Amino acid sequence: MSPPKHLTGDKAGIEEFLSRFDVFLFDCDGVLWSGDHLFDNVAETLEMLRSKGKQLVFVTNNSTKSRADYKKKFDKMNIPAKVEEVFGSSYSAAVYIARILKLPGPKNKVFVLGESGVEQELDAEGVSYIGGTDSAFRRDIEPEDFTNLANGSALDPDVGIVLSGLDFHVNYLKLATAFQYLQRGAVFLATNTDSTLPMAHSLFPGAGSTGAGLVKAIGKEALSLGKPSQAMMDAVEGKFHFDRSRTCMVGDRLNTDIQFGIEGKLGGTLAVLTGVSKKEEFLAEGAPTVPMAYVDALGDLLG
Ligand SMILES: O=C(O)[C@H](O)[C@H](O)COP(=O)(O)O
Ligand SMILES: [Mg+2]
Repeated sequence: MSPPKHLTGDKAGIEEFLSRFDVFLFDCDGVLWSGDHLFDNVAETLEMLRSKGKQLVFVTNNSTKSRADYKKKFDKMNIPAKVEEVFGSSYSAAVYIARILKLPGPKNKVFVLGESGVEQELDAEGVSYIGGTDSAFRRDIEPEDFTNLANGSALDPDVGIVLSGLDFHVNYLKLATAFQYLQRGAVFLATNTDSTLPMAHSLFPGAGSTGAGLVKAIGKEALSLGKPSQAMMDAVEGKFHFDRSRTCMVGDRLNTDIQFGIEGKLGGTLAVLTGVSKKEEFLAEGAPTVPMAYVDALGDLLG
């Protein structure tokens, strides 16, 4: 395998690289921004790609926001984008539950560990749920909770799925409730399992970390519907109908974004060094996941 091409400062190399693709799948956190801090020249770079006739799709594992929320974020950051161009892990999970898993009613209700983005996308797919941002779960567990969870009186008999996403309000009561549903045979799904979340130019526990306690307790991994899951790639391709050989995945994380593109047999992958992964990780001898090319920051594509 040839070493990844460093495109920063290589105008001709950038031109040649961009000419290979008609579609760019863009990761968001760590590539476009860190939280609410937009990286330099992102809007200009996306505009340049659009001016070259490239199709852009925003494929994010951040399940805290819905597609509509992301549209608001793009607008707030003055980045021209359409809601139809966003494909987040909360949408991926909701589509999977509603259109693929399709558990027979009434046991198709979801217990959510996650934020509003998951709830909005489940609503959009007509999937009923409990938990999530419900303030009733934002309290300490009490002695009677153990009894009522154990005897099932505190459980909703229609819950057949536990969906674990990035939850900024995870606590023991929510974990204990989710665990009891899983013990009773609920299907275990995750929007994504990223270990860390790039925010404020630093790293914080990600969805995979806020859900790790449940995985440890129940003794099995959830089926993840976020990158690098190819269920997500199939869903994205099914919606946008692109030629995989003319499509490039752009991301900051090797074990989600770049792996997603490689396993999806896309025409190429481009790593961006403003998020989670460091170049040493993929330049090292025998590195398991190596992008086709990389830039120090997305804006470097302006040449
Ligand atoms: O923990 C998470 O959920 C992820 O770190 C985060 O949200 C990743 O978002 P992405 O980089 O896929 O836009
Ligand atoms: Mg990212």
